[in-house]
Amino acid sequence: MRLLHSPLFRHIIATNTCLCHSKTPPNHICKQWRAVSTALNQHIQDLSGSEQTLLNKLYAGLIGGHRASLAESITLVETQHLRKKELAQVLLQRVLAFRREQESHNGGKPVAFRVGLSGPPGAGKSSFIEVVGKILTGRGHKVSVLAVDPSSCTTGGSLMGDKTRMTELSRDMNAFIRPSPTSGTLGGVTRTTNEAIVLCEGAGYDVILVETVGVGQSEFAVADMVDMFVLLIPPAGGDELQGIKRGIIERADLVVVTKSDGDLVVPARRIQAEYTSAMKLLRRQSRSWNPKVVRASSHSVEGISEVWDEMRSYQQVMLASGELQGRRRAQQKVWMWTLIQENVLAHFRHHPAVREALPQLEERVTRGDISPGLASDLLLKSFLSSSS
Ligand SMILES: Nc1nc2c(ncn2[C@@H]2O[C@H](COP(=O)(O)OP(=O)(O)OP(=O)(O)O)[C@@H](O)[C@H]2O)c(=O)[nH]1
Repeated sequence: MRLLHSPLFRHIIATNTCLCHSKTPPNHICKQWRAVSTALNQHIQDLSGSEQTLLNKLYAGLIGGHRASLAESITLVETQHLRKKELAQVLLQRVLAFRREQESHNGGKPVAFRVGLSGPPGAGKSSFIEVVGKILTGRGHKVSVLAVDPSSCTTGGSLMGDKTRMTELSRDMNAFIRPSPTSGTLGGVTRTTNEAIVLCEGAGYDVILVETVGVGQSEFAVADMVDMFVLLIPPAGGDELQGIKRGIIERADLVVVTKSDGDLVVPARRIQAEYTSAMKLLRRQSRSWNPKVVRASSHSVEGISEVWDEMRSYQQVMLASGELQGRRRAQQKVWMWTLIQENVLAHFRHHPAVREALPQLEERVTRGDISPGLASDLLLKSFLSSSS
């Protein structure tokens, strides 16, 4: 029996079709959805009884806001196991349908606010998240903190996960902290983080903080998955700040100069002034929001509430102008293409014809016998001729 006939899959179709009908969409939208459903049906074999039980249990627990179910669901999307990956997609599809329903009750607007936080090592990110997180849970928000650790992708080590971080927040029942997956490519980690965001939102978390350290490409990956991107800069000068890439400053919707307390207030003010004038010269990213540079201290808590107020006004302005929703739509496409690139490249690399020809061609390219362009053309040719 194919998945199409399984109760769970019928539920997915029913949930989506009913949402589809509730807005009386044009015929072609329904046709497209039917095509997607058929593709999903072909993609996933029928679920066994135990798989259905597992998914039903996870879904109910997740929607009920149980942290253990959320943690287990994220583990499912992080898995490398092929079958479990398929189960994760079925679960995600259900959670997405649930979220769309919530959004339709919210006037079509996203219910959760996704904020990316980045900065050089030691900038004070975890201290900042701990303090902001506690303030937010104190005000009745449910906060989840996800991490994207670039070092886990290259060395299998960790820039962020090894030490105990955010000890108080991790004990807070209205907070959920999930460290970065410990291995995989940046694309893989990005995918699972994107999916973890969806799961956290399904579990009722209305503020999602995605933290990364300002090394490699992870900052750009995070900027592409959030509503607002915040850069945290320590009040140090010279060399320490040179590591901050111009490209990422351009992506910042807000810059927070951290540790603005005691002797560090003076350098923090100087950095604030420098960044304020530098940012005036940068290309504007939004027509409704001007990025700001503010100072805060996690130790004295001075300025922290104001930072959150800035974040909220950003959210309100961007929602009102529709830019936030537009960003999310564009991000979905970027995310899809990143996954396509990664999958296609992996398929290419593992293809028998490519694997056979590769060592010799690499050797000839490094010797300078043939150009890299010719080698790639030849590889592509052998890939295509043996794929057709
Ligand atoms: N004076 C002062 N020090 C701070 C403040 N926030 C953090 N620090 C100190 O800065 C150091 C780094 O803080 P973390 O919060 O661990 O910084 P991080 O950016 O998360 O660091 P990584 O985990 O290495 O990426 C610690 O020694 C903190 O005590 C602050 O508001 N004022």
